[in-house]
Amino acid sequence: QQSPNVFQNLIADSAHRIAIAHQVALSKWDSNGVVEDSAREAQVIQNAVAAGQSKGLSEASLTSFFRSQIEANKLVQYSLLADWQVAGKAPEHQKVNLATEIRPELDHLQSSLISDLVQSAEARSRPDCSTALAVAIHKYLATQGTAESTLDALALNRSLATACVR
Ligand SMILES: O=C(O)C(=O)C[C@]1(C(=O)O)C=C[C@@H](O)C=C1
Repeated sequence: QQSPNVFQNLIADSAHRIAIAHQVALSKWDSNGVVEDSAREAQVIQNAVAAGQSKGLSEASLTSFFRSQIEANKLVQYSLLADWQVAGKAPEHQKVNLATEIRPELDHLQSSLISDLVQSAEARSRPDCSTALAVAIHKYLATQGTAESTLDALALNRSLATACVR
């Protein structure tokens, strides 16, 4: 039986990364920038692999985990930007700079996520990982008062879709 809290930090930090995706979307709205930047994605993955391998995690698991985190981020951005296109405006917000503010924040969060992966490594390699993780996400959403069908809930599930090691 898994400790119910073994995925807690991994889930909370993934949710934080999704919260930052809202800021990324605002910065792209302001700059009229495109969502996908494949060079930056490659850099994110490369940094994660370097940092995670030095902590004993495999390249394959790091690559697939951070790909999912990035896919979730893009899901949020595409959805919000489409909403704002329809509305003709984004919500009131302070200007945020992608390169100098948001990406460094994502980089910082990346080291927490890697620690979370190390801490949950045993649980993530168990056959009951998918079930235990899905239940833990469900409970996390309930605790936060986030409805299952909201964009953030969908994105959270997407962000953790490859967290279990097969
Ligand atoms: O840095 C960006 O421009 C983002 O949109 C964030 C992010 C990510 O999740 O790290 C997502 C999509 C981009 O293709 C690159 C990176």
